[in-house]
Amino acid sequence: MSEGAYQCLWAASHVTLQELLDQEQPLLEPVPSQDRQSFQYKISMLYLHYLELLRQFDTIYDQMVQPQKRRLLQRLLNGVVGRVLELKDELVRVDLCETHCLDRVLQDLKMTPANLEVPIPKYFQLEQSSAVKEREVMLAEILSRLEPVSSQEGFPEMPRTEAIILVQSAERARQGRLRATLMREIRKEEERDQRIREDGRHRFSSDQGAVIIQKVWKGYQQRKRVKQDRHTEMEFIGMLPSPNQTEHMGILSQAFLGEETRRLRQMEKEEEFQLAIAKTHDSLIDTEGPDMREKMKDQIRQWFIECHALTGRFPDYPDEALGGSSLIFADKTPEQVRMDLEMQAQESKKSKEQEKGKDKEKSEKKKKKKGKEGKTRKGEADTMLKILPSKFIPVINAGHEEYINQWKNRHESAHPSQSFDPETLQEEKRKEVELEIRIQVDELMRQELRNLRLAVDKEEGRLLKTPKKKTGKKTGKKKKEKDLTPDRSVESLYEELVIFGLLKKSETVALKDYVGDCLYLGSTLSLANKLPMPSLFDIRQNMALYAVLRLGSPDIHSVAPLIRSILLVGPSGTGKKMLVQAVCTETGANLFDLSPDNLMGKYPGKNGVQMMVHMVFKVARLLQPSVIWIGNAEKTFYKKIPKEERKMDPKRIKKDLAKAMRLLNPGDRVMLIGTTDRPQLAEMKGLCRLYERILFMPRPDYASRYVLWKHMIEAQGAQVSQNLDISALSKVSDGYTAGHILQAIQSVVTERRLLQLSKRPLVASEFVGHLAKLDPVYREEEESLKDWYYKTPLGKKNAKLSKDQQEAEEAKLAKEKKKRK
Ligand SMILES: Nc1ncnc2c1ncn2[C@@H]1O[C@H](COP(=O)(O)OP(=O)(O)OP(=O)(O)O)[C@@H](O)[C@H]1O
Repeated sequence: MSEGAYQCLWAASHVTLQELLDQEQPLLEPVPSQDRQSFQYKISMLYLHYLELLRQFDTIYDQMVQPQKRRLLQRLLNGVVGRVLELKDELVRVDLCETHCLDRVLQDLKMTPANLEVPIPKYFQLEQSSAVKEREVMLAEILSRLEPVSSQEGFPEMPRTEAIILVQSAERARQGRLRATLMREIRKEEERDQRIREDGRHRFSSDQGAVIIQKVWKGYQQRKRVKQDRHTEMEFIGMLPSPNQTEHMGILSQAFLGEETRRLRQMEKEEEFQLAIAKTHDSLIDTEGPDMREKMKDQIRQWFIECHALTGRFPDYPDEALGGSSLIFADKTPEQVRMDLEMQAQESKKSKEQEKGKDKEKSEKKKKKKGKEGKTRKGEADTMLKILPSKFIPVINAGHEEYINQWKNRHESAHPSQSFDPETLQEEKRKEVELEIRIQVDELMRQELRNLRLAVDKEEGRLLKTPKKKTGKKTGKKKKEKDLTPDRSVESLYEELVIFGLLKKSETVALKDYVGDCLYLGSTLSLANKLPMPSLFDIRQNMALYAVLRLGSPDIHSVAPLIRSILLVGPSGTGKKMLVQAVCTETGANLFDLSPDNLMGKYPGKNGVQMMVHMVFKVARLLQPSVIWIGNAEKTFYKKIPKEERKMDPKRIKKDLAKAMRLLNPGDRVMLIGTTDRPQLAEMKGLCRLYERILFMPRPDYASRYVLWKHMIEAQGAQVSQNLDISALSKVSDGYTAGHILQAIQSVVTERRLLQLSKRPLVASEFVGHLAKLDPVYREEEESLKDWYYKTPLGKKNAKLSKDQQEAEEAKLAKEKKKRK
């Protein structure tokens, strides 16, 4: 696509954005809970539109070359991502469920399930900071130092004679098999000859012979023609991939090349822009700086004189924290400024006095308040649904306005090379330079004011500064974390964690490799009062929303609703570990492994655990983004520790972990992800308190199994031909997880089998035998996991909601019946 095309897309995105911003205001009005469905519908619409916008801004930001536009686009992109996250939270609050059936909304908006996919901004990976890359190198270097030991352990050496015997016996077996097949064929030939000799030859006339040959030939030809027609028909209706795949691939690679070229141009233009920033700054300081300085001084002096003439004394100089002298010229008269400053001083005095009094009253009031307000507010909140005010809308609004004022009506022919715009740059830099100079001028003028007071008013001891804002109190309330390793560098802590196996290299897995289709009949199921199970597609979207989008950008994390931890619950093989690794790959996060099995024998004792948790969280925070993974998360909260695991003491990190998690604030891009397949063994309260979100991962449904079979066979290097009935395979593999399916495929599609594919295509029956050897997820196991999930806080709320809704419906029906009578 050309620059013009991206420009058009940008303009179109802002038209949509304007429409969305207009729809935001009405949603802030509270809605009675009876209208839950229409409220949910409205939020879902907005959510889907923002998702679409996110996709567009991501494409434009990825390909636009002009550096100033890209800066604005990044702000807009982050704003839209943040809004999507906020709307997702709203959906959870309204639905009281982690997954939502948006099929009806999709249909109304004429969208496809592909529009539900949460796009991960490409810049997360492309613009990963150099620090992240350096860290990867550092980890690889430490691991390579450790490797020789493990590789020696992994492969025990075999004595030479033993190896020769092994090779010889394998070779003899091969020769034996060959000879046996040869002998079998010779024997068969002999038997056939003997049978012909015994039967005697059947004689055909020449006409009979001709008819037989014609029959066979015509049949063969017709079958061939029908097969060909069927193939072209299937190709035509898009049921088969077109034969010219190479052409298709060529077009794709050409497009990819084009995108890469634009990215290279982006870098060139960015470098140019960085140079220009430094140059403009210096030239502004040299050319306009002295004038600015003098003008400011004159203005401030004038203010001194006017104030003195009006009030009889010189004013107090505004504090630096309040913006220094810029406060004076914010369209206010000297009198107003003096009043403001005095008011501030008085207010701070008052508030001090009030605070003392308040402390006493507080405890009494608290008790009363809790009783009264708690009841009324709770009652209201229960009956009214309302969207929370957004923190990202102001950001989006500001970006939207900037686009309209600066870029919308600009004729691009003025900047054909897509270089930066010097005028805009100068304007921006002028403001910055003005601020810098003002700080210097303020320093000088403060001194001048002091001298003036001495000379004119003969005042000496008066305070020049207005009282400072209290900043320490609020932060002082929160407990500060003690640094247990103040004298150690991050690098040394990092190395220690790698050596102890607490920091691991994560496998490279993209989130899109977690394949799975969505639930197409979700709304129909919920209408029939059947709680739909989350599909694999839902799980992937939730991981993108809760983990990847939050960890990927510091700007988004610090403003978006905070989520510190996720628990993935599902039977073995449903891809829990894979998702953890995908989050690390997509965001470039460190992977810390705090699984109880991994901690066995490491950092013993109470102090040891404290130190270990401290080190993990310190490194995780300093080298963010980070993922802290706890496999078999139920073990940390065991109701009763099994005898064989007592030695491991799996619960020892429980307290320190909870403490460390509480200290994570917005902006600390650290996420705890727990995985478990037996959550029933853990105490519910503790587990649900530590993990803020719980995602239930059931076994895949038919649609997901279909795409899993297809994707995994292709990933193994085999082409899925018409001979392979994927539908049948999906049907018979009900109850098996993605892990099972992968195992079956790996045992069938071996290298040897791949070589035979041209002569002997794959068929469904080959997989069935291998699948049958594996244990599926039994209904009892799944039911017990479901039961557990319904006992979680969100599960309980959801159950209550559906019960209430059912009761309300029944009451309505009963009323209608009465009326009819
Ligand atoms: N949806 C999926 N798409 C592609 N591959 C998948 C999917 N789900 C699982 N897999 C594959 O299945 C295998 C098993 O997955 P994984 O080990 O992540 O499961 P798990 O739930 O963590 O299992 P366990 O509870 O036994 O540790 C992995 O190789 C993974 O790549």
